[in-house]
Amino acid sequence: MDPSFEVIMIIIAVIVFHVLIFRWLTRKSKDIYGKHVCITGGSSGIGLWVAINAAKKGADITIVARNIKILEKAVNVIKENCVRNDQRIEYYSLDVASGHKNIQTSFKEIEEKLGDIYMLVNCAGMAICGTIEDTKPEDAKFMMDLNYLGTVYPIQYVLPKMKAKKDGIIVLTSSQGGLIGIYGMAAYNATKFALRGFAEALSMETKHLGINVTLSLPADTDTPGFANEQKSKPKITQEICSGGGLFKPEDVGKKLLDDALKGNFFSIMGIESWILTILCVGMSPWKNPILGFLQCYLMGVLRMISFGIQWNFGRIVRKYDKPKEKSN
Ligand SMILES: NC(=O)C1=CN([C@@H]2O[C@H](COP(=O)(O)OP(=O)(O)OC[C@H]3O[C@@H](n4cnc5c(N)ncnc54)[C@H](OP(=O)(O)O)[C@@H]3O)[C@@H](O)[C@H]2O)C=CC1
Ligand SMILES: CCCCCCCCCCCCCCCC(=O)[C@@H](N)CO
Repeated sequence: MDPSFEVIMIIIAVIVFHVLIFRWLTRKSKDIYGKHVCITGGSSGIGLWVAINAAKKGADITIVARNIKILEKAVNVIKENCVRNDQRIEYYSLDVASGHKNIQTSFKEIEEKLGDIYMLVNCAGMAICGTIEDTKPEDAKFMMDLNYLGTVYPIQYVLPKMKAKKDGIIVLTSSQGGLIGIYGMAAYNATKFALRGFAEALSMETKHLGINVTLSLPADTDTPGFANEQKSKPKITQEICSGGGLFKPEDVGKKLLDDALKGNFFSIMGIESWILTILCVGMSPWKNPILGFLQCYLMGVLRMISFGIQWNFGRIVRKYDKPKEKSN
């Protein structure tokens, strides 16, 4: 090859890289001051902390969940964090696993109170753990209806208006368990993997229209939901998941909101989650060009480390999951 051709190519690559970094560093965050933010699962755990942080930023908020008493309590907590005199915090009792039609009518009512939804945060979700043969068919279906369809249907409601306005923010809450399948979590994993595929397509359908799509991938987070799932979680599952760390819902909720306003596709906390997400990145629209560049170099080394991690997972499984011995 002609050496001057090589030099030109390198110069072009360097220029493109700098333009990308400049665009990334000067990108504008979206603002939710005075806008309507609707949070499913906003009465507890991660969703509640998203609501508290949105209140601090001056948003009008509707939290959606089933239990009215808990919703009322949460509204009072959120109100303590308001920054505007006329800021409105409402709740709406709805089972997001109750099907497309019910969600459409309910969301219409939600918008009648506080106006069109500018930001939709889907946090309602649940994990029921157990090995595949121990998973009740109704639990597998329930988690798909709640975690997956309970996110898809609200998005289908808000999307047409957001597209028409060429503005808006949508958050889907998956999990680190939406990147790797884990012993004792198969049915749950499937619902969270599904959300990732959906979010990637959603991002591709809406990016050119100025809509932010964020996929939150929390590791274990210390919430009422987590305390509850621990009761039924196999020991093996607990030990494998503990490798991802245990986070505070206040930190996860704040990070989720900040990432969504910035338009980051992934919202992640903790070094273990970063490593796992880079390993599983596939062709996700990870927008940070500096990280994208770094990933090109890190991927091979991390894959090498992952063999060790996988070996360790196998060791944990073999430690507890011994074949039943014949009793004479
Ligand atoms: N905590 C963790 O370790 C992790 C959690 N996640 C995900 O984050 C999300 C939030 O979890 P977390 O904060 O721990 O959960 P919590 O159990 O603390 O809160 C769940 C919220 O969702 C609501 N909810 C549950 N079922 C329904 C339903 N059918 N319809 C409407 N609302 C519902 C609950 O209210 P109510 O029961 O009154 O309806 C509550 O407000 C979930 O999607 C979870 O899968 C992901 C990774 C890790
Ligand atoms: C140095 C390399 C580090 C890589 C280690 C990888 C460890 C695997 C962590 C898997 C965590 C899965 C958490 C799922 C949480 C969840 O979704 C439930 N709590 C639902 O509520």
